[in-house]
Amino acid sequence: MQDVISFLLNGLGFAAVGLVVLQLVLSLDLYKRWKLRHLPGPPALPLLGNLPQILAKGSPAFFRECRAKYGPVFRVAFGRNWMVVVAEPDLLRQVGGKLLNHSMFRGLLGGEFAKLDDWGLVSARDDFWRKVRAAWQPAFSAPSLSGYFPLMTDCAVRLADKLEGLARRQPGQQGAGKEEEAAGKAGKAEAEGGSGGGGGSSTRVDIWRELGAMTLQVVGSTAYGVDFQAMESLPAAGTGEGGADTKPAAAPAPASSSYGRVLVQACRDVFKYSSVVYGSKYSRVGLLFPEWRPVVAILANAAPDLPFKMLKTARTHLRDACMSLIDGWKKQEASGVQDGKSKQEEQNGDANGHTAASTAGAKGDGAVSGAGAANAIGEAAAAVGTAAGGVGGLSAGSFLGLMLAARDKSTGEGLTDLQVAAQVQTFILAGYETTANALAFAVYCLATNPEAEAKLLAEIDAVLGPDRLPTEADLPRLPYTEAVFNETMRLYPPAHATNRHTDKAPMQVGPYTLPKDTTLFMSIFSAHHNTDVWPRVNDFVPERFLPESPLYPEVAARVPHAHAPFGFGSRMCIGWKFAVQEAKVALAALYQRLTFELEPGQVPLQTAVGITLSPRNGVWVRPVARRLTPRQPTTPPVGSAAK
Ligand code: HEM
Repeated sequence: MQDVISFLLNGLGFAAVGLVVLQLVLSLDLYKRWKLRHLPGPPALPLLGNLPQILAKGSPAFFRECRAKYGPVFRVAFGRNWMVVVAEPDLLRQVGGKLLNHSMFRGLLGGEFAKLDDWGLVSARDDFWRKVRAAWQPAFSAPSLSGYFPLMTDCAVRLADKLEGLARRQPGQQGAGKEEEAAGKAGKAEAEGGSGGGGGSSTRVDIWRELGAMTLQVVGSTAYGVDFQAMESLPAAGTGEGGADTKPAAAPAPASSSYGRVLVQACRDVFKYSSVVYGSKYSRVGLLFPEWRPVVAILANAAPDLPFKMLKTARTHLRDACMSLIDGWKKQEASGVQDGKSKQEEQNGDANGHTAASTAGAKGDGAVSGAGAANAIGEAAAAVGTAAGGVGGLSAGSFLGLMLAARDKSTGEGLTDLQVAAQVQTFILAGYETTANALAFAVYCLATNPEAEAKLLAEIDAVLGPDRLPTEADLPRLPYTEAVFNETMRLYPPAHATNRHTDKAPMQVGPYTLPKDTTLFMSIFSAHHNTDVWPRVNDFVPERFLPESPLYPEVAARVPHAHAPFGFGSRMCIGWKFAVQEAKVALAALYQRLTFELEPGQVPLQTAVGITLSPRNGVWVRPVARRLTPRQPTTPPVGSAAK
C-alpha cells in the first residue's frame, strides 16, 4: 500500500514539475509575443506557433497570404521563434541597407562544427565578417571570372555531350553514331537510376540532378583545386537531395569510393539533413524549445537518430577534406614545390586582384603529392590528383589557396585553418544548389513556354551557330538568355528568403518600431510576386528584363529591389556574377544542341521549401537533339579538368 502511495506521489510530483515548466515556457512565449504586440500577424498556436500553416503551405505561399491580409510587415512564429516578416521591396532595401548581421541559427552538432558554422561568410558577424568578405572579394574580380570561363564551359559542354547522347538513343532521333551510343549507354544507367517522375523510356532524365552535378563540379573544382568528379556517375537515387520520395540512405558513401563522389554526396546530404523536413527530430525539438538547445544538443550527440548521423558524417567528410588539403598545402609550402611563378603573385592574385582559382583543377601546377595521407579522403584526394595526370592536389590558385594566403590589411593576420575550412565549405554550399535550382527551373519554364524557348534558340543560333563554343566575348551578346535566367529567378527565387537581426538597437521598419534582438525574415519571394510591381505576375515573361521590349518600362519603373534574387545591401550575394556567368554559359551550351520535353505529370511543378526553393521531385525531361547530325566530339577548352 505504501508503495502505491509513494508511486502516486512521485507521479504527481513529476506532473507538477512538468506543469511548472510548461507554464514557464508559455509565459516566455507570451513575453516574446508581447514584445511584438503592435505588429499584425496570423493567430499562432501555443508552442507550435504558425509552423502547421508554414509546413502545410510552404512559407512563400503562406507569407503571400499574410501579406495580402496584414500588409508588408507582420509577425509570425516558427515554432516558438518569433520573427518579423518583411515583404515589400522598398522596405527590404531599407533593412538590407541598415542592418549588417544575419541571424544566428545554431545547429546541434556543436564543437568544431559550430565554429565552422559561425565563421563561414554567410554567418560571420561584424568585424570578422568585414575581414572575411575582403578576403573573398578577389575570387570574384573580373579577371578571376574570366579565369573561371574555361571550367564553366567545359562542364556545360560535358553535360550537353551526355544529354545529346541520350537524346539520340530515342526512337525518331537519328544520327546516333557509335560515340553517341556509348554516351547513351553511360547516361542510361544514370537516367534509370533516378527517382520520381513519369515512367517509360530509359532516356528520361532528372535535369535538376544533372545540373546539380554540373554546378557542384564547377564550385567544387574551383574551391579545392581538384577535379571534383561530381559529373561522374552519381550514387543511386534515394541517397541524394530531398525529393519527396527520397529516404535517408542506410549508410554514407564509403570513404574508399572516389574523392569527388564522397564530397558530392556529403554536399547533398548537408542540404538534405539540415532541413526541417528530412533533418533529425532533435532539430525539430530544438526549434520548438530554443532555450533548451544545449540540452537537446547533448541528447542528439549521445543518442543520434539516422538523419543526425548522416548530417554529422557529411559534415565530417567536408571538414576532413579541407583539413587534409590544408595539410598538403603546408607541406607543399615547406618543400617549396611551386612552379616558376612567385608564390606571392599566385596566391594573392595579380595587380588586378586576379586569383587563378579559375583554372583550379585545370592546371597541372601546384599539385600536392601525398596530400593529407592521414585519412581516407586525403589519400583519395592525392589519388585523384595522380589519376588526373597531375591535375589535382591543391592548386595554388584555388579558392582554398586564396583563403590560406589571405592577410588582414591592417593587422597582417591570416585566417586559422578552421576559419579557412569554414570559408571553403561555405563557398561550395552557397554556390552549388542555388545555381542548380535556378537552371532546373529555367528548363521547366522554357519547356512550358514555347514562345520564349523559340526566342532563346534564335538568339543562341544567331550568336553561336550550331557548334561554336561560347566565349567570354559572346556573353554580352546573349541578352535574352540572361533575361530568361532573371525571369526564372523572379518566379522561382532559389534563395526565397534571407534574414537580418536588429542586434542591440531597436529599428524602424515602415510604420513599426521593432525591438532590439529581433529576427527579420526578408521574403524575396514576396517581392518577386508583388502584383503592384509585376503585371501578369505568374506568367513567364523574360521581356520584362529587356530594355528594347515594350514590357521593359515595368521593370525600369519598378521599386528598387523588386527583383532581388541575390539579396540586399552589403550582405548581398558575393557570388552573383559567378552564378550569372555560369548560368548563361550553361543555357547557351545546352540549348545550342538540345531542347527538353517535360515528362507527363510535371506541370504544375511541385516545389519544396527548405534552405532553398527547389523542385520537390526533380524536373523530369526527355532531351531532344536539335540537329540530325551529331556534334563533332568536343575538344575541351583550355586546360580542361575533364578526363
Ligand atoms: C543563382 C545562384 C545564387 C543565388 C540565387 C544566390 C542568392 C543569395 C542570397 C539571396 C544571399 C543572401 C543575401 C542577403 O542576405 O542579402 C546570398 C549570399 C551569399 N551567396 Fe549566393 N546565390 C547564388 C549563387 C552563389 C554562388 C555561385 C556563390 C559562391 C560561389 C554564392 C555565395 C554566397 C555567399 C558567400 C553569401 C553570403 C554573403 C555574405 O553574407 O556576405 N552564391 N546568395
